Amino acid sequence: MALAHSLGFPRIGRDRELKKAQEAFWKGELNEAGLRAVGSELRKTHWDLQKKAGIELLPVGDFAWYDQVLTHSLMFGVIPERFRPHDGKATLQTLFGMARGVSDSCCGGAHAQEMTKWFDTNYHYLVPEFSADQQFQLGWEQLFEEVEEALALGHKVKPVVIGPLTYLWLGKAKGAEFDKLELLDRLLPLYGQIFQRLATLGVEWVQIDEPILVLDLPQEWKNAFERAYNQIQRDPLKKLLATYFGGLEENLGLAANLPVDGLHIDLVRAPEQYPTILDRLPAYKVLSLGLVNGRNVWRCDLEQALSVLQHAHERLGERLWVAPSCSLLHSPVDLGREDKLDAELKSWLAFAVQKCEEVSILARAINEPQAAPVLEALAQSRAVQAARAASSRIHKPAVQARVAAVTAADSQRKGPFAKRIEAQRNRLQLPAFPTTTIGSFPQTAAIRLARQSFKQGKLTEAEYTEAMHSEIRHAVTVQERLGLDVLVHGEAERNDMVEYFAEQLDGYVFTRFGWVQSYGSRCVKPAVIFGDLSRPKAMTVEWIRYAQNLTDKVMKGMLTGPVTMLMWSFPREDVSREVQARQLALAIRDEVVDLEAAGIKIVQIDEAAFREGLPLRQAQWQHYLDWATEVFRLCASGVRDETQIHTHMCYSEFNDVIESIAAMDADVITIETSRSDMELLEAFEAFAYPNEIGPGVYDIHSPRVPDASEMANLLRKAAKRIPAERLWVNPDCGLKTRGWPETEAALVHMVSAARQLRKELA
Ligand SMILES: Nc1nc2c(c(=O)[nH]1)N[C@@H](CNc1ccc(C(=O)N[C@@H](CCC(=O)N[C@@H](CCC(=O)N[C@@H](CCC(=O)O)C(=O)O)C(=O)O)C(=O)O)cc1)CN2
Ligand code: MET
Ligand SMILES: [Zn+2]
Repeated sequence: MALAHSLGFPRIGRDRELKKAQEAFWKGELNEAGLRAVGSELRKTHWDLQKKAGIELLPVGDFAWYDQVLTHSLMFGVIPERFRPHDGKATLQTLFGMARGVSDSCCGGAHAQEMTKWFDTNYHYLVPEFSADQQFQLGWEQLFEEVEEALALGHKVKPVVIGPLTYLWLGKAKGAEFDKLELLDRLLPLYGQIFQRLATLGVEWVQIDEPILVLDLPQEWKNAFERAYNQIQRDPLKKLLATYFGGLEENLGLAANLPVDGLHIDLVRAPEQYPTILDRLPAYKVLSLGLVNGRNVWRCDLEQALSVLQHAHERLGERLWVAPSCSLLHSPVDLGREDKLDAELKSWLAFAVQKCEEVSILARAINEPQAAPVLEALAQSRAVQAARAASSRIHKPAVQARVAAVTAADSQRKGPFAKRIEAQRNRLQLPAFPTTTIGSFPQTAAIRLARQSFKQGKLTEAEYTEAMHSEIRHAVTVQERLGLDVLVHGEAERNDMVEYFAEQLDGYVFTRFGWVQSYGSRCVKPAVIFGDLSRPKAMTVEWIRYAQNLTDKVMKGMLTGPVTMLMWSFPREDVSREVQARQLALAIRDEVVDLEAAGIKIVQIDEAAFREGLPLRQAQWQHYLDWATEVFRLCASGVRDETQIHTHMCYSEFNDVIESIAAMDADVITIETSRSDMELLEAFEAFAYPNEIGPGVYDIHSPRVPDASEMANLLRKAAKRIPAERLWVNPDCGLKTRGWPETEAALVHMVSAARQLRKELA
């Protein structure tokens, strides 16, 4: 027998019910009981969907009001001083305060916890903050309540918790410098308490996620795994240790031998772990094989997966489980909803619900190999694989020929930076500390409504264009009034910085309901790359030209770079990431050249996901960095020296990649730095980064409006590290999630801070 289980299901709901309820709650339009009711309805629906799809052990603990790491911080009582409730009892208000910051007119409020990328995904978690004297105590009942809720519904459940080592790894030591591992012994007893309580509820299996086992771990952390799990084993629950997003490699022996009852491995990302694992796994353990890709939307090649499974079954018998490779948090919910998708393409795809069905049919293929549904599913899968392989929609000889004809010279600007910047300065005539923004202005409800009406045919194209033009006019007027130096058009016409371009490129298909959580209530709808990519016609030129014609100031053209397009889409699996990025680069290069021809003097090519594309294992870094920098240069190098190329990156830990960022050779890079108090500039200083830099002077994730003096102080700090003549002044990132009032207020302060610095350094 093989058992079908799942590591986690998306919590947002098919219609983003959770997002809508969260936002209504924050606005005061929904009360707590209403919000809780939506949560429990969603959990019920998701368990039902998974059970119906054939999942035998249902995950509990995958639901979160904002983020699963944050839920753990509450569960462990890891609540920073500034959020601690007076009576010590954390509430939903505490949780949302930690996630979103608290504004308080009298004392400046409390800034939100830092948010960062969850491994190499586009999901963001809230970074736990540890103090040297950190105490842990159980203080949040959610997991137990949800287990009881599921049991009451008659489900067989497997609670999911983040393991102690991964939880500590993800957090940050605050205040005095100390080693986070010192906290382990204090944290471990809580796991014992949690497991005791789960056992009392009648739970048999618990899933402990330790995805850091697929990283290059320092020796002390490896040792800590043995110590921790030896201590944890002393309780009655059966434990499945889950690893995902990569291979265990040198940690395979360690993971296989920890005193737990089962191990889950990701065979999609790291198929080479099989069959080695069979020889290393103790004979009493369950092995869970992650064979259905939780990170992409392609239908599983069932025959291929089954061949591994059959082999494993001969060795493991009853000890074999089947699952998606990782939690389905990263997958859209239900393909069934896609009523407008091209039928052929649709037949190639699977979302979370369908992935559960795939897992279940794989298990059934072991248990009842001759059952009619099994044979039918296998035949269908075979047909889909064959149809895709032979489809003429995928392979475009012209695109491939163009990629093949690229020469080294194509990814070099004509002149060196020193020469270019002189030409650019002469042409642009900007003051010292030039001010600009990152591209987007508030995506108001009115903008979204207009776009929705246009899509539903309630607005004509001309009416929609006029609505967007009116937004652009507004953005330009505001920027002129505020006295910004380099203007942007505001991106009102873009649903998302990646999807907008994907919709206009050949080789992409996009969905109507394929939403995936990015952070909190914010979702993205990644488009799907199915074939060779090309640009049938200019994508942004008319909008930017319209904006430029409204003003005498310089209007920055705004594009998304090839690596970010790729990282925030669902990629093909039949060709490498590098090949897809090169095709994207050529399409974007044509757009850059078209913008230049339309008289645009500055073009920004966002590479927000550059750092996120870095492989989890260091051994693979250089290869990635080589092609990622090269494709950026390929798209940026079609223009004359006097055309200024900007790039933008957020959430980036630059130390590791600074050399490559310099190799991208953008004339100006704007980065997120305000929350790290300009510390991120250390890398730029240490490396003597040669080009211009705009370190973000305020955090755009919070509605809080910092004073001009706060921003001026940050700029002074920046000027200590970077020569003043190479500094720009801008926010951390785009302003689309903000409202107009706080945006204008903050930009007034930003412009005044820049003026202050000009005076001081004149
Ligand atoms: N792809 C991507 N990844 C990214 C970022 C990014 O900008 N894009 N930024 C970083 C942070 N992540 C973010 C992710 C999403 C959003 C965001 O604002 N998402 C919007 C959706 C954006 C969108 O696609 N909007 C569409 C659809 C809007 C919509 O919900 N329409 C309503 C109808 C209109 C209404 O009543 O509001 C509906 O379909 O029901 C549009 O504008 O057309 C949201 O969740 O609210 C922000 C940051 C990192 N990763
Ligand atoms: N140009 C984009 C914007 O301003 C860059 C965002 S990076 C996540 O929204
Ligand atoms: Zn950004």
